[in-house]
Amino acid sequence: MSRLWWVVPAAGQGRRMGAERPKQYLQIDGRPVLAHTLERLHRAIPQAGLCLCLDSDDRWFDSAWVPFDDWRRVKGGTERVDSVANALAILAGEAADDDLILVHDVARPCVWIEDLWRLVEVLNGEPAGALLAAPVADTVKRDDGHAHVRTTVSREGLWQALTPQGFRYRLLCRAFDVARERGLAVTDEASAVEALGVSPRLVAARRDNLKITHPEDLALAAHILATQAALELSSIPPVSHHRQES
Ligand SMILES: Nc1ccn([C@@H]2O[C@H](COP(=O)(O)OP(=O)(O)OP(=O)(O)O)[C@@H](O)[C@H]2O)c(=O)n1
Ligand SMILES: C[C@](O)(CO)[C@H](O)COP(=O)(O)O
Repeated sequence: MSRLWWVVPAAGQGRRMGAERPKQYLQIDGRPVLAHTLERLHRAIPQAGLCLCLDSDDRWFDSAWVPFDDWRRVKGGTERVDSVANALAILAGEAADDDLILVHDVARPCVWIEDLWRLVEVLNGEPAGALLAAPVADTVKRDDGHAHVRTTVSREGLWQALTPQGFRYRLLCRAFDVARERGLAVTDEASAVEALGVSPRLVAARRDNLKITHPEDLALAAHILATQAALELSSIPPVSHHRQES
């Protein structure tokens, strides 16, 4: 039976966030973003293995934040794609060709567990792989290079790519090899697979799966996590009086 592996790129510097530390170590409700993200992935699929990509000079990381039994630290690369490629290389001795690799940005702590389960369900019957995504909701403009509108772009059929993005190990390795050979810019795993002529499936996901990128995103993520926690609590059935009294 095939196994499932989380690959979590967490070696970024958070330059757009401009904080005193990489954004994955900024606190939400007393815990770093990285701990929130890993906890959510673990709650969804606790038996999965984890490759956590960290910068070699990372002085913030604490292994106490990793809830997985089976995990390995992977050296981060220059770009996100290089960090993920290092994880694929580390898995060479361990992962089977048909194992599922789910790549998820550490900067997305708000992904819904139900969306994770739905993605895995889709992946079980989808050889082309799949990614969480959201249809573009705003009107889209292309600029003229000088902050004026050149044109309005039709949003018909346009999606925002989110993570996780999941692929069979063999397919993803091949896609990364070919992208490297051709010198393609790979900003997500799907774009490498698309370059092989394969069309990954888009799985519509909740749009509060925010990637913490800019300073204002941290408060937004904190609010989303608090709202999600309250929703979870309100969906737990109340303890019956009978039970309390007996
Ligand atoms: N060399 C890199 C660059 C990015 N990432 C990870 O890839 C994800 C998406 O990247 P992004 O949001 O761009 O994060 P940063 O690179 O940290 O941000 P910035 O581009 O603003 O510096 C993040 O989880 C980040 O930690 C990584 O593992 N290795
Ligand atoms: C992979 C990704 O999250 C898809 O939206 C995104 O492309 C990664 O962020 P970056 O800013 O492009 O590194």
